[in-house]
Amino acid sequence: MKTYDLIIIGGGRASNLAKKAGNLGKKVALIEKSSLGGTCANRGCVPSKLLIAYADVIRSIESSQKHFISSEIKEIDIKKIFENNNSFIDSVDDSYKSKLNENVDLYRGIGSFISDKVIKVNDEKLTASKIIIATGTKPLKPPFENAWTSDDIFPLDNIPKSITIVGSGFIACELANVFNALKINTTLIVRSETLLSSEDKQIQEVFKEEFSKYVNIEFNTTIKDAKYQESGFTIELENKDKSTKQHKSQALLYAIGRESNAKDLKLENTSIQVDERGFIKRDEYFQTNAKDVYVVGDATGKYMLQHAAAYEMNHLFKVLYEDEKQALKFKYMPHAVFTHPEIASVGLTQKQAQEQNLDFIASKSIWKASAKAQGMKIDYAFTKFIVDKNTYEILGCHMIGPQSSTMIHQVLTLMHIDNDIRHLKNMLYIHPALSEELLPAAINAIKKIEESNEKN
Ligand SMILES: Cc1cc2nc3c(=O)[nH]c(=O)nc-3n(C[C@H](O)[C@H](O)[C@H](O)COP(=O)(O)OP(=O)(O)OC[C@H]3O[C@@H](n4cnc5c(N)ncnc54)[C@H](O)[C@@H]3O)c2cc1C
Ligand SMILES: NC(=O)c1ccc[n+]([C@@H]2O[C@H](COP(=O)([O-])OP(=O)(O)OC[C@H]3O[C@@H](n4cnc5c(N)ncnc54)[C@H](O)[C@@H]3O)[C@@H](O)[C@H]2O)c1
Repeated sequence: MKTYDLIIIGGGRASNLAKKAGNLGKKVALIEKSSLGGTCANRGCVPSKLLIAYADVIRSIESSQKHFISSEIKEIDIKKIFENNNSFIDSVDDSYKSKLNENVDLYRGIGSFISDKVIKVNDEKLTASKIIIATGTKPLKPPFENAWTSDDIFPLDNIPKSITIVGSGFIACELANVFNALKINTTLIVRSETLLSSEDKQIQEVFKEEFSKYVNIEFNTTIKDAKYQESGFTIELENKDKSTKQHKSQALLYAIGRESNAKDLKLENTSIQVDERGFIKRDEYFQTNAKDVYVVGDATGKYMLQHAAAYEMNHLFKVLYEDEKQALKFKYMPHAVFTHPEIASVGLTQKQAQEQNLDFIASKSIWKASAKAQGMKIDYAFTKFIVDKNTYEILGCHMIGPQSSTMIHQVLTLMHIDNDIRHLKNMLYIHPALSEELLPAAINAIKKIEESNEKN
């Protein structure tokens, strides 16, 4: 049996942990069953956002008429676009591998537990004083044969002429936007009446209205049956009112959520426990029920965001090797949905604030103050603040509009350092930058607080 200082199972974001521990001189075993870099780099955030960048250019050209510029897209070379994306994916494993120093032994295979402290990979047994589980998640399996998940399009060699996507979350909406922009005949199948149901209600409503202008969406619809032949799928759609219709599509992709990879770990041989969804339980220092065995990132099923995984892993490194005594407490968790329109959000929605019986105001401010916003010639973009009426603390901020994912960072900085919305009113803005939109939004929220406090 080989003995290490640290064993890491799962070489996604945790490759970085292996690298850092190796640089410290620790003997590390990194076990990865697939390509280093994990979901985000190989089949998630990065390749999807590279595709979204093409979609953004197309959307921009297509909307030129509202700027009194007529333009025409002569050709979209989707073959080149996907070749480019595929070649990025091809480069990921080598790029991650090249960053590991000689202290890191890389094992290619499925890691599993023989006992709390003994790991099996291929035919080898390994042990270490510390073990980290960072095994991420996988897409829920589609109910029909030959249907895809997002894993099947990264890389994508046979580009379909038409695609039907099932789901209404982040992945379904981001991918429907891409395929539709690339002029691949795209249909989104949504079982309810809402898209992105975890967003604030007002954001959901505007998103639905705008997104439906581009993408063909069948709401209140499920797939009753899907038969695959060489030319593609013949799909029977069923509406909530029980009416059915036939729909043909070359490709069928399910984006209905993700599940834990814990089954492969043979946790039944250990004292490590999982929750009712199969995700691994831990304490506030990331430790599982087994001493010195830790779990981080998507494997906990908590946030399923790369920035959350990265933040947790940095903190765990400090706990293990830099004598960090504080537990990591996320004060807030931001996210963005890179669709058209773009959404960014942090903290509580209005509904959540109501459910928690908080004393708050909600304010909605349309982006129209700055010349930069006016120049974009859109009328739907807005910022919504949920603010504590007594402390002026920002409880939530939600944006929909171009560059929302960038704009929200100003709010995040404030929330991180000294969370008081009055700073946004008092600070100096560059005129007429898009960020200046936060000034009237903050003034509006503060006015609402003062009016409400005057009434009481
Ligand atoms: C299409 C898509 C788009 C996304 N876009 C975004 C985005 O824009 N922004 C964002 O913040 N997040 C995004 N995410 C989520 C993001 O990819 C994840 O939050 C992130 O990858 C989590 O990192 P992780 O290291 O915890 O897990 P992973 O990256 O999933 O890494 C886990 C690794 O463990 C390996 N593994 C699993 N079990 C074993 C085993 N038993 N033995 C050996 N190896 C094993 C896997 O092969 C994998 O490489 C997206 C996800 C998808 C699917
Ligand atoms: N921009 C980003 O940060 C980004 C982008 C993509 C993915 N992600 C991460 O990946 C995770 C997974 O994404 P996802 O879109 O697969 O999951 P999700 O949980 O966001 O959405 C799944 C959707 O599928 C619907 N659904 C579930 N079962 C269904 C069924 N049988 N038929 C029809 N619809 C069904 C649900 O109602 C839900 O709306 C996200 O939670 C997110 O954390 C993040």
